Amino acid sequence: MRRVCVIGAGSSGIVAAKTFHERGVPFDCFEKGSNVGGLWRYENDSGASVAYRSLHINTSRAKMQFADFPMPRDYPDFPHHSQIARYFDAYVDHFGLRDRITFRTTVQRVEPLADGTFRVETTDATGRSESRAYTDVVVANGHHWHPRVPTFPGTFAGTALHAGRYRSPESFAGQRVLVLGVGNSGCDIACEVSRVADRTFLAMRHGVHLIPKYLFGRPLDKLVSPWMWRHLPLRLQQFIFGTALRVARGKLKRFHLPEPRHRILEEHPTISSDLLNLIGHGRVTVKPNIQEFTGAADGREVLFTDGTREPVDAIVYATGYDIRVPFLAPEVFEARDNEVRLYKLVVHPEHRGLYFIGLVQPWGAIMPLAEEQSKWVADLVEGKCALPTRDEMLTGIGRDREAMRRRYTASSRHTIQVDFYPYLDGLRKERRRGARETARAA
Ligand SMILES: NC(=O)C1=CN([C@@H]2O[C@H](COP(=O)(O)OP(=O)(O)OC[C@H]3O[C@@H](n4cnc5c(N)ncnc54)[C@H](OP(=O)(O)O)[C@@H]3O)[C@@H](O)[C@H]2O)C=CC1
Repeated sequence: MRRVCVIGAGSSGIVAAKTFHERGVPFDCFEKGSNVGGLWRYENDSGASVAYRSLHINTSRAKMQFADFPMPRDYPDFPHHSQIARYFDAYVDHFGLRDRITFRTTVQRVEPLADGTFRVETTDATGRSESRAYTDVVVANGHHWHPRVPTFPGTFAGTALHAGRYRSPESFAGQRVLVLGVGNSGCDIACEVSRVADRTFLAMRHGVHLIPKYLFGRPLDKLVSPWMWRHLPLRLQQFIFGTALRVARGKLKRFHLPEPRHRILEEHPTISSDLLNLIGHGRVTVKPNIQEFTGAADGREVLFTDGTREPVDAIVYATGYDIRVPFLAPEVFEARDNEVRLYKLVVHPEHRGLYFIGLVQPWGAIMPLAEEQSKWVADLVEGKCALPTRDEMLTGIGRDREAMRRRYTASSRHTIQVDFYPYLDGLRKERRRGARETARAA
């Protein structure tokens, strides 16, 4: 008799739980905080939400919702985090999952046993520990919570915080603020802070193809058809997309932003409709990377790689996140430099029964991918679908990683990068292949 442990009740954990629930597969779901939604629950008492107060998602509502539970029609194209959290609340209530989740319970350790099962140790809110046995474990603990903070020569005497701890701009009023990193957090935070700060600097180690939320009046992800993502050669996609962007936005040089060294679609998208305006208003000043903290200006001077210097009161490191699964021993799973070795970014090739949901970063939203991953994992748990051999999985992992390495620029933010539709299709194909193999063996 199989019994599954789902770890986490964020957007990935709840869809996994829902899939097991509707298929009648026995499972427990443990959530550290007292509610569902993970990152999307502002100030989550799990401590695992990095959402800032003004956060709106940058993939459109139609592209992030679960297939069998549309978002309310009166939601805007790009909902606020509070609306997304409400949507997840409605999802668990609609599918009768709330009672199936054990809240305020932390998974401390997952230990694979010699017989192929797992021992899971938990601690509840009263500090009481428990140990249970499972045939399968689904890890859905999120990958945007452990800050990646770079170091530079010298010491900075001002305020320094990672974007994951940033909530709102008020405390930066009147200050000189440096935001480092030109991902989506860096752009959002620099724009917001610049409205109250004395000066705002946005520093980056390379240029990006800054993409607006709307192109020609439509949310970007609704403008480009799934057919195009699936079937057009990459070079043609790049030509069409790049041309549309140049027409709509103009050259980045015009805004003192460095021209990217890579082509469009070769990086995780940085989406902002505000940044260019705020640069144009003189509210945000673009800088290259930090070289060192010189110690001048009471320990607040920053020397940039172009030789310019600025005294700043605060630095926000919007430099991304490290993948961490603290309840697995490093010999079981460790994402050194964010590299993971999972078949289709889901299945642990050495420990059958250990699965990861939502450990992907798409051009698009994670939720529909987590939904498809959950269906595949449920098939595997139910024995409806066979996996390739260990060696075949290892070969597949190497092949997929190499393809993404060629496709995207080298960066620890691209180690779990996938193309939304090809990845989705790949999961479906693998499900069909595994089901055929099971049927043949029966
Ligand atoms: N509105 C929304 O929906 C939002 C979504 N997000 C999502 O959350 C995830 C995390 O985003 P984010 O927090 O921006 O992190 P990212 O990892 O996406 O971006 C980090 C940025 O910091 C840079 N960086 C990293 N290390 C250094 C360093 N040592 N020196 C200088 N620069 C450095 C990276 O450059 P390099 O590329 O060279 O590594 C990159 O520009 C993404 O999936 C993003 O799309 C985030 C914010 C808002």
